[in-house]
Amino acid sequence: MPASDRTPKYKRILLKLSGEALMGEMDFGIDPNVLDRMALEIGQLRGIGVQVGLVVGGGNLFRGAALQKAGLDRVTGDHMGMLATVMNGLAMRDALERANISTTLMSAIQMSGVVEHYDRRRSMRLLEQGDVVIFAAGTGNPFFTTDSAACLRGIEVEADVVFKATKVDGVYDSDPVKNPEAVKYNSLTYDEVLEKKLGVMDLTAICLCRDHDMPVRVFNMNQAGSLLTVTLGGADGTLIEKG
Ligand SMILES: Nc1ncnc2c1ncn2[C@@H]1O[C@H](COP(=O)(O)OP(=O)(O)OP(=O)(O)O)[C@@H](O)[C@H]1O
Ligand SMILES: O=c1ccn([C@@H]2O[C@H](COP(=O)(O)O)[C@@H](O)[C@H]2O)c(=O)[nH]1
Repeated sequence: MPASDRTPKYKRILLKLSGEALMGEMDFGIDPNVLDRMALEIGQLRGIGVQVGLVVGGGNLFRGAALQKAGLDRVTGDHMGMLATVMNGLAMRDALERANISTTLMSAIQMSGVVEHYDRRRSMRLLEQGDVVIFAAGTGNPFFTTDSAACLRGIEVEADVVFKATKVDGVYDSDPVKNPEAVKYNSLTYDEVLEKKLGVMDLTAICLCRDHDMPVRVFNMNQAGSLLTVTLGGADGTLIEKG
């Protein structure tokens, strides 16, 4: 059955794209092929009427914690990390608009003339009108991550679910990149993620979702079609929700 004949499980989603995954096979930066593929997949969701909010990470460019290890001041490093998410957001908007998908980019840090400032009510109106809305610059504050920003914006704009699209295909009992014996969970409660300290998402983000009952699905963004599958209600990856 074509996707357009199917009813999506979710009306409004908040999709968090890993910055690192935007590198594709490269060591740093943005692979335009990954951007184009993501634009295509997001276009499929718009085609079945799903409203899409997007948060893009910055790990392909800068992370504050890594810059601190290299000797920079942490807050300066975090500012650089947040600016990196704006660069990724600009690239993602460009790819979406080339695919004829109407897109608005908003930043939590004011950057007049480059990108508009985050406004919750305007972002909700734009989502209703069918724009993809990209929320850049994380929360606007140091010491946070874009996972927390994704959960925060998802809760604020009343999304039905947060999708964390990343390089691994779900949450495991230990980091599957480091441990080939790691075992995958199909579902977890927020408390299980917190108790087991499962590192796929930062714990602040999980606490926020637990406190506001926002389900999170973690899945592999490199698997073509996964985004559509999970939006239609498929069980790819791992679902984190209340018990
Ligand atoms: N228990 C776990 N289950 C799954 N993945 C885990 C786990 N612990 C650590 N990870 C790691 O978490 C990573 C997922 O995070 P991701 O790459 O999306 O990073 P991020 O910091 O959220 O995004 P960005 O790349 O934008 O900085 C995986 O690549 C995986 O190696
Ligand atoms: O609210 C936020 C969000 C992000 N940062 C900084 O940006 C980088 C990149 O984000 P990732 O989530 O790691 O992809 C992050 O490491 C922080 O340094 C921030 O300060 N505040």
